[in-house]
Amino acid sequence: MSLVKLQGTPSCFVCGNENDNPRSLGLNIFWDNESRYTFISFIPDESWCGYEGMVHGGLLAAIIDDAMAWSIKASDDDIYVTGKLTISFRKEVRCGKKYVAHGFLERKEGRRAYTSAVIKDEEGNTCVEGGAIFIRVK
Ligand SMILES: CCCCCCCCCCCCCC(=O)SCCNC(=O)CCNC(=O)[C@H](O)C(C)(C)COP(=O)(O)OP(=O)(O)OC[C@H]1O[C@@H](n2cnc3c(N)ncnc32)[C@H](O)[C@@H]1OP(=O)(O)O
Repeated sequence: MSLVKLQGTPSCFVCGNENDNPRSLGLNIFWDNESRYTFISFIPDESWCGYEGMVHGGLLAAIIDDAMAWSIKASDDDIYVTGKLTISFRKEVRCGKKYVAHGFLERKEGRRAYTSAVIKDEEGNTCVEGGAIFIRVK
C-alpha cells in the first residue's frame, strides 16, 4: 500500500474541515497509487445515525459518492458531477465501529466516468456497494 493524502475540498460535507464547514464529517481521503483506489477510514458516532446505533444510509451514500469522485480526481483535473448513483446496503453499519471505503475509477467513455465503491467493516465484510456515472462538466 502506498497512500497519498488528497487535499480534500475545504467546504465539502464529507471531506471538508470544521472552519469552512462546521457540519462536515471532516474525513481524510487517501489515494493508493498501487491498488488505484481511494481510501477513507471512519468510525461513525451517534450523530451519524438514523435508527439508534445504525448509520443513516444517506450519509453512507455521501461517503461512497466522495470515494468515487476522488478516484476520478486522482488522475484528472477536470470537474465531474455525479449523474447517476446506485447503492446497495448489504450489512448494517454501526456507530463506534471502524470502517473503510474504497472508490475505483472503472473506465471513461466520452464525458462519462464509470466508478464503483465499497464500504467494508474491520472483518472485511462488505456492508455497502455503490456505483456511479460521473459527467464531465463542459
Ligand atoms: C469528481 C471530480 C471532482 C473531485 C473534487 C472533489 C470535490 C468534492 C467531492 C464532491 C463529490 C460530490 C459530487 C456531487 O455530488 S455533484 C452534485 C450532484 N450532481 C449534480 O448536481 C448534477 C446535476 N446535473 C447536471 O448538472 C447535468 O444534468 C449534467 C452536467 C450531469 C449533464 O448535463 P449536460 O447538459 O452537461 O450533458 P448532457 O445531458 O448533454 O449529457 C452529456 C453526456 O452525459 C450523459 N449523461 C448525462 N446525465 C446522465 C445520467 N444521469 N446518467 C447517465 N448518463 C448521463 C449523457 O447521456 C451524455 O452522454 P453522451 O451521449 O455524450 O455519450
